[in-house]
Amino acid sequence: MTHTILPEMIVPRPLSRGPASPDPYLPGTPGSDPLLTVTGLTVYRGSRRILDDVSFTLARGETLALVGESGAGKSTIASALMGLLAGRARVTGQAAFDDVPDLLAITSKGWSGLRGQRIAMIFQDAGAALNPCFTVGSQLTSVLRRQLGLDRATARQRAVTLLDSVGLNDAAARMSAYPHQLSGGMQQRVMVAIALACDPDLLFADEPTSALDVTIQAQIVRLILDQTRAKGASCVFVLHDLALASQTCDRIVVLYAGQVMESGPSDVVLNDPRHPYTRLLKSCVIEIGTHDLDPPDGSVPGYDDLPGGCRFATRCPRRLPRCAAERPPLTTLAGRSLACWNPETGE
Ligand SMILES: Nc1ncnc2c1ncn2[C@@H]1O[C@H](COP(=O)(O)OP(=O)(O)OP(=O)(O)O)[C@@H](O)[C@H]1O
Repeated sequence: MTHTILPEMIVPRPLSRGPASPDPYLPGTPGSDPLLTVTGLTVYRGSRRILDDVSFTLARGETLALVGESGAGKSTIASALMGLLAGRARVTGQAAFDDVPDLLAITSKGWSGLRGQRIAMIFQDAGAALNPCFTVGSQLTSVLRRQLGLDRATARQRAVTLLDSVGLNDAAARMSAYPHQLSGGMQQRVMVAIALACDPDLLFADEPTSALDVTIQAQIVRLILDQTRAKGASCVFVLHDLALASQTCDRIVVLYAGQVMESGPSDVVLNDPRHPYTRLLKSCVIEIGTHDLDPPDGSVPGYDDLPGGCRFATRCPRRLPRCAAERPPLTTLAGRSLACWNPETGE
């Protein structure tokens, strides 16, 4: 897996808040203002443990990236936290959100007033998420009327303002366009407008640019970040790309086969990765003008064939005899959380 960082993909983010603090990812850490605290999130599909004891905390106004290879469980985390897991799945753990003690315990009725209002999601493919039979305007105004109880005229006015704020030129005229009449980038802008319509506290963006041309991707990532920051909301981005994540988000959670390997401030994790897997991911990032690096050996094991301890043990260049048998706990090291029996020393 290799990634190329294009200059236009570099989105400035606020400077990190000083030197590495005590680990803000371990639940219960004092000093942060947590909006979402996920503790021990585990998802079973049959006997397969798709997510294994995932824990992290997201502070108010913070942007966090879930990063990892395909199948690592990134989308499953977002879906589980929004009560949208498809198919048969058993979920354990806890996810405290603002004044809601546990999102994982909410029944379908309990989501009313929460999903779409206080927690919203931007999906991978706006073209598939938007209803092809209704105009952009009617889809946006129906959200505003249903969720906020606005009358028709106020909802229309607000919809035009929202479309304008997400960069859709000639917003009033676009209201009567059908999704297929818009480009992929414009469709994703409409999705951002719909997701932000009710001023949510928390936004999930599940690979929101994967269906878009690479030149448009940075614009949409920038738009989502600008909009969420302007509203003081928090955002969880699901991304494949460690480089893009580190350039755009305050913090990173690195996942491998359903387990958290390392998490912490983006600059700390990318500049000085201590988990062998994070270092492996970083080695796959190439920058324009540099030579390509050797691709990493091995591949992610299947969920039916996982070691009982650290799931990365089968592929890890620093594995010890205990690694495959004994799961390393998430502990604090050099300003980040780390689950590793034999971490890298500083670079
Ligand atoms: N509805 C489902 N039924 C059964 N297994 C599923 C279902 N959805 C996801 N999985 C499995 O859960 C694991 C994690 O999938 P998930 O989509 O969360 O990973 P991901 O990191 O988001 O991957 P990608 O980057 O490719 O989207 C995979 O092994 C996947 O096959």
